[in-house]
Amino acid sequence: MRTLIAGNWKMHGLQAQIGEIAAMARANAGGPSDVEVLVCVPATLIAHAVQAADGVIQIGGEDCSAEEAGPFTGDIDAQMLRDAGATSVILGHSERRQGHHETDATVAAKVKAAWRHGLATIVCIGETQAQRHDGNALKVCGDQLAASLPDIPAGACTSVAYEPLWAIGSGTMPTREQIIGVLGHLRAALDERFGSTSQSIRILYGGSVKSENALEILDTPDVNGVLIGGASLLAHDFNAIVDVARGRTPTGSV
Ligand SMILES: O=C[C@H](O)COP(=O)(O)O
Repeated sequence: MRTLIAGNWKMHGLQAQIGEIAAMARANAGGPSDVEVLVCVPATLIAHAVQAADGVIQIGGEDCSAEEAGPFTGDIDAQMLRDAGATSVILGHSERRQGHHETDATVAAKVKAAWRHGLATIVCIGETQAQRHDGNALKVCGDQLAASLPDIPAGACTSVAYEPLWAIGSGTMPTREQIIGVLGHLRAALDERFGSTSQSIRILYGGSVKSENALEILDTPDVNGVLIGGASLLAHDFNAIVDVARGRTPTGSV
């Protein structure tokens, strides 16, 4: 399984920032293929980003509707993302679960819609600080995984991103033992539910990932990649993390 280094621009980015995508692509052109690079951007930028990525890195969306085309003003469906050139979509991010009241069932319906149109999915789960404090992190994450990730049809592709809410954008990282605890629990659940298919499902860690901590995170058991917010906005920062994943000396943007 190739390591996935995925960025999430969230609600950041105008056309003026597309040069960052071009710089990410230039830095990755001709690189070894043991690392897959994906940047998920706002829907308004997907087509521009695909052009700038020049086929070197993949571009994804940050959400999609569970519905197909129809009377849903303001929504964007999976086919539209695919049509714009996206190959993947992030679903169930905590900022959507909290800010847009998305339930596990909503997320599962969106995942199915994405798969129908050939998009790979990154399904996000994670506990709040209070849930961890109460000793419920494993149960919360296990329950979210079970209810947000539908049975996987042949040909569908997904990753699961563990993002503790208290680590997102905070600069606070879980300990290595905490990451091992949750990811081991998730991998065991995936193995039990999906058997050998589980081996095609990457588990990502997300929350305050930077080039300075990327090596330690990527070296943690059961971590198959990272989902990066703030440090994915600038090519200099993002490329440094990709370089860490590739095991070479960071060169920053080119
Ligand atoms: O999707 C990305 C995560 O929310 C992590 O964001 P962050 O790297 O800014 O902490």
